[in-house]
Amino acid sequence: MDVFRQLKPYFWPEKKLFFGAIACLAIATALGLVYPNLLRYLIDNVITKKQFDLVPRLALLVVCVVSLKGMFQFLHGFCGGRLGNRVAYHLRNELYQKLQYLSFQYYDGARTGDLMSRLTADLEAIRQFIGFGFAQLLNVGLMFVFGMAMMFSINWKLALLTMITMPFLAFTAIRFEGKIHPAFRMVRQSLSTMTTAVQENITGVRTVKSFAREPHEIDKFSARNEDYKSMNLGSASIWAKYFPVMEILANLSVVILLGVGGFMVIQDTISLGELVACFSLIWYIIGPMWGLGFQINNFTNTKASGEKILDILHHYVHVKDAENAKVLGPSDVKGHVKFDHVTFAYPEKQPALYDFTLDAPPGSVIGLLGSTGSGKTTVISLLMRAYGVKEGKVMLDGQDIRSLQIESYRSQIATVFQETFLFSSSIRNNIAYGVKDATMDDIIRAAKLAKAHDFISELPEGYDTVVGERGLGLSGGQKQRIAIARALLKDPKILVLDDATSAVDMETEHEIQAGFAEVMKGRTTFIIAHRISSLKHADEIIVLNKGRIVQRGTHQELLEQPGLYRQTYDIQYADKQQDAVAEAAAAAETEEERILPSSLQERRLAH
Ligand SMILES: Nc1ncnc2c1ncn2[C@@H]1O[C@H](COP(=O)(O)OP(=O)(O)OP(=O)(O)O)[C@@H](O)[C@H]1O
Repeated sequence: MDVFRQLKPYFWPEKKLFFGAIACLAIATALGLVYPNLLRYLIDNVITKKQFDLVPRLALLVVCVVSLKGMFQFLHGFCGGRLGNRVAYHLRNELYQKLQYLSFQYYDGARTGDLMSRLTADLEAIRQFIGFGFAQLLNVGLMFVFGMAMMFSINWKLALLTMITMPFLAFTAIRFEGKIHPAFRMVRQSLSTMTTAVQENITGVRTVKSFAREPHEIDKFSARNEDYKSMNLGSASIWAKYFPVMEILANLSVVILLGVGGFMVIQDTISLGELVACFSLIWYIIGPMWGLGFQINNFTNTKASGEKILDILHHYVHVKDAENAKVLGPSDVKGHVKFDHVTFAYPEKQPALYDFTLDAPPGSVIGLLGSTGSGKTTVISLLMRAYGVKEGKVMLDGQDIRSLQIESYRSQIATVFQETFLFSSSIRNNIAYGVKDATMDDIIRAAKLAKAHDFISELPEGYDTVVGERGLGLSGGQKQRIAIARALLKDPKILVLDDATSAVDMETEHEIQAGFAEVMKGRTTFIIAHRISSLKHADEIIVLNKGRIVQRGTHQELLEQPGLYRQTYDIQYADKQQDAVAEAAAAAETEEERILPSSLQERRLAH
């Protein structure tokens, strides 16, 4: 019940609906108990005593009871539906809000499918249970108690005899639910594996076709389909085994009731009307017994769903605003970034960065170079305050970034990531994502600077072209250029380009960087790149290796000293140097030909 106590803040404000739904269902159930009594009266006082003039009145009473019961059932559905939906609505909003503020650390370990199922299936379970399930659980108890009380009041001996099979029925029902529930879970799991196979096959169709793996994919799917079929057959066989037993046990008590009751009627111990009343009351007892397992399971499942939802709602946010955190306005920020002896490790890992120190005055350009896994992105993550720094500090304009309000701090930074994410919306909206009231002129200006305007204009719907969640229909370079336009539009004090031009050709990269030079005047820029050409104009280039700074300086300074930078330069420019040597040699030969007399040339050819 602890879970429901913790969920109380969500359904308690709707307590009128909550109690309304329970009360309406209880009244509808109580009204249902009027039928057996009416039947008893009809048989004992009307039919047996041949007082047929009472029939119209009784009929009218039945109509009234039926209408009232219907009305209360409707009210129960109305209140329960509203209650469930309102609770689910509040929870959904709160969950989504929490997901926005959960730290990067949480997402490092989270699985998308799991989060999606918490927001859909688990929330739906709670909606159903709080709206209807809880009232039904209480109602089952009420039906049992009312039914038993009435039967015992009619004839306790008959009631007791009829109850003989009930414990067996309850036991079988609980066992059945215990078996069918895991079977259903496996069916659901198997279905989800099958759908994953279909989804992966469709998204990865290019890879499948290019490796000619269609037969393998067909076999993979067939195996999963086979598994799904056998899971379904397994659950069907559980149904087939338990249902007849439950049916027999339930009907056995009816047989006992009719047999013993009929005998008692003949013996004149009870009236015929009482027997008929008991016959209709017995279903009030069989019903709850039959559904006992289901109700227990429903309750435990909802509890598990509630736990999963509360786990998100109560999850610790690793990076959050300090008390009295300073809110930064755009005019407060100059863009002076400092890393002061920062050492950082991801949870349960060796440090990804050791004693990292950096001073980036406003408007400077800092380049970060290093092999994969050397810690470049980690520097940027710490700058964005994606993770909390415990050793050393990161500062903006002399203030520790932990003392600044996160939202206002991050809004000073625009990042273009290595992997471009575009929302399934128009290109215009994608570019304007970081700015609330961007005008079309602003958007076009940013797109021009990112060298994206020309290709966008060539699209049939231009800036209104809707791109898919993975930017379908656009090349890698085009997606990157949209992401760059998005960052430039934000007009940030700090710009971060995390391998942002890796997917564009050298020529476009050069053009984009010329655009950057124009727009980034007076702004601090961090460039992570594998290409020396992207970094060579930086004011300071930091070379990282396994989390440590191994070299730092300008392009020229680093070229003049042996080390990783020179090696990278040599590898990247080796072809160019060879080309240049070849070109020089060819030019020299042509020159020689021009100068040498023809006799000498002939002699050389003869050689
Ligand atoms: N979210 C994370 N959780 C745990 N470990 C991480 C995480 N991100 C990076 N690492 C680890 O930290 C180290 C540095 O990674 P980082 O991404 O900073 O390298 P990088 O230089 O940017 O590499 P690349 O050029 O491949 O992007 C690596 O060993 C990596 O495995």
